[in-house]
Amino acid sequence: KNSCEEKVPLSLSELIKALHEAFSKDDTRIEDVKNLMASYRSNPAEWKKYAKFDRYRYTRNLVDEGNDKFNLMVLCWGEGHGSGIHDHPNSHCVMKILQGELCETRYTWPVMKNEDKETRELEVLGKTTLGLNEICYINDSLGLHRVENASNTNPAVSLHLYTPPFSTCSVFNKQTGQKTSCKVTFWSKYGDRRQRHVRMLYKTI
Ligand SMILES: O=C(O)CCSS
Ligand SMILES: [Fe+2]
Repeated sequence: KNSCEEKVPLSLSELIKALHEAFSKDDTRIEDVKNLMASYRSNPAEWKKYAKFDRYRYTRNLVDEGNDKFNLMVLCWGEGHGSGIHDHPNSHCVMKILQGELCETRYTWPVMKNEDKETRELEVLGKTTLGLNEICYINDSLGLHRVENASNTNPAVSLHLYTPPFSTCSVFNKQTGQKTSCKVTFWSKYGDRRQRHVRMLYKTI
């Protein structure tokens, strides 16, 4: 097909299908995954069924379990909601803005201070504000990060892909660098919150 043909943007279901195809190979390139996530044009009609907000903290809503190769989820950030400083254990993280804006701050990993137990304050590596349809990529070799909705008037929604999926990560204290492990769970799955039997304690991250 000729190269100048305008690539029709994918719908959310076509994005999910393309992600499954990309991960069906055993040599999936994260660049291809990032390009697929970047090629999706946010259409609220396609993701609003997953967009469930909580008054007090951001929610994680599972969209697709990616054949255990990846997890795709919609995160909903009320005004002022933010994550803690966290890692992505042995995982790639691609995040895309579906609505509003999110601010990502990257930090160094904790370093020991002259051999004694104590660690020093985490250093800020950089801050980025992400707007509609923009993506950001991180993995542990690039550092830690915190994501927050700095707006006090607009909610924000983001689409996250983690590969491989993880259910526990670490949260870090900015001043001391001390880390604590944290179980991450879902506020809803496949647009449905009624799963009493599996609803685990909703831990903060
Ligand atoms: O709760 C999470 O998965 C962290 C959101 S920033 S990647
Ligand atoms: Fe993250």
